[in-house]
Amino acid sequence: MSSKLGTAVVTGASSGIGAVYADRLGARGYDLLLVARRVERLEKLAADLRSKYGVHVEVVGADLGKASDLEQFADRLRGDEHVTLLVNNAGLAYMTPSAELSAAKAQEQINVNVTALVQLSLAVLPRFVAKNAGTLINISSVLSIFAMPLSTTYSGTKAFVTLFTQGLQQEVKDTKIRIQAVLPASTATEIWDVAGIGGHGVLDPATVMSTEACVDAALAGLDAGELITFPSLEDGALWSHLEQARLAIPAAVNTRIPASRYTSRV
Ligand SMILES: NC(=O)C1=CN([C@@H]2O[C@H](COP(=O)(O)OP(=O)(O)OC[C@H]3O[C@@H](n4cnc5c(N)ncnc54)[C@H](OP(=O)(O)O)[C@@H]3O)[C@@H](O)[C@H]2O)C=CC1
Ligand SMILES: CC(=O)[C@H](N)C(=O)O
Repeated sequence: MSSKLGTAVVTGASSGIGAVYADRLGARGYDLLLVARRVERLEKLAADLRSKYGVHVEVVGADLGKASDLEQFADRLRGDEHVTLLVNNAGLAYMTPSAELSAAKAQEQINVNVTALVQLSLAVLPRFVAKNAGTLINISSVLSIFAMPLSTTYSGTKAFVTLFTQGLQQEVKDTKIRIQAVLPASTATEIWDVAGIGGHGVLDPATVMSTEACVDAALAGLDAGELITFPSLEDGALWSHLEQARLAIPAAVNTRIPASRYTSRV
């Protein structure tokens, strides 16, 4: 029998933050559809979650950076009426100065972090809108609001995720659809091995959150109706101030008149 809550899809569930989302959503009673490239890991997690929570768990092996796999998985989501929640979590970072970053590695980050996230969001949204229900969680990063010298392309992809998610939130603001962007700071996962900086062990442990703490805080933010959740930001006013300043810009620039500093002669 399928869960009354429907199916939660978690991309990149084979490790890190995605694996904890799968666990927590299984604990809440969702059936699960887990996708990543490392199928053996997904199968192991699926067996564990079935026995712990008695939910139905399906595993799909796909490279979401590859157009054909992505299209096939997006079709699968479009055609699955049980899907009620999507966590767009799959992602990767190459922490490399841009002059040393290959075009292929830049594109791979864009394909997974941006293209896959957009295509999968668009695959579930029409049904969410038709049903006036559904939950979309996009995993961005605190690096979506600033770039470090090593994170230029990665930060660019995550800036896209945050703004894309904020746009979607405006589109569904009068509906019962929930859309959340999660902006974690440093979290202890394998992303740091892929990043090429020697794993998260090189970071100051006092700055690195556990995956469990990150996901539990993010889900508490979702339950509280937050649109943007920074799992580790104690002073929420910092974000409110930034948003207030950002949102004042559109009215301030739509004037037809060049700013006086560009027209006044000395
Ligand atoms: N850890 C951190 O400090 C932070 C992480 N984030 C974000 O959290 C998300 C999860 O990352 P995290 O848990 O840290 O890192 P992990 O490396 O542990 O997890 C990344 C997941 O993405 C999947 N993935 C990567 N490339 C592909 C691909 N081509 N096709 C399908 N799946 C893919 C991986 O699966 P597989 O390799 O099996 O395909 C893996 O399951 C990312 O979006 C990341 O940007 C945000 C802020 C901070
Ligand atoms: C590799 C990173 O920098 C990290 N994933 C982040 O988004 O902060």
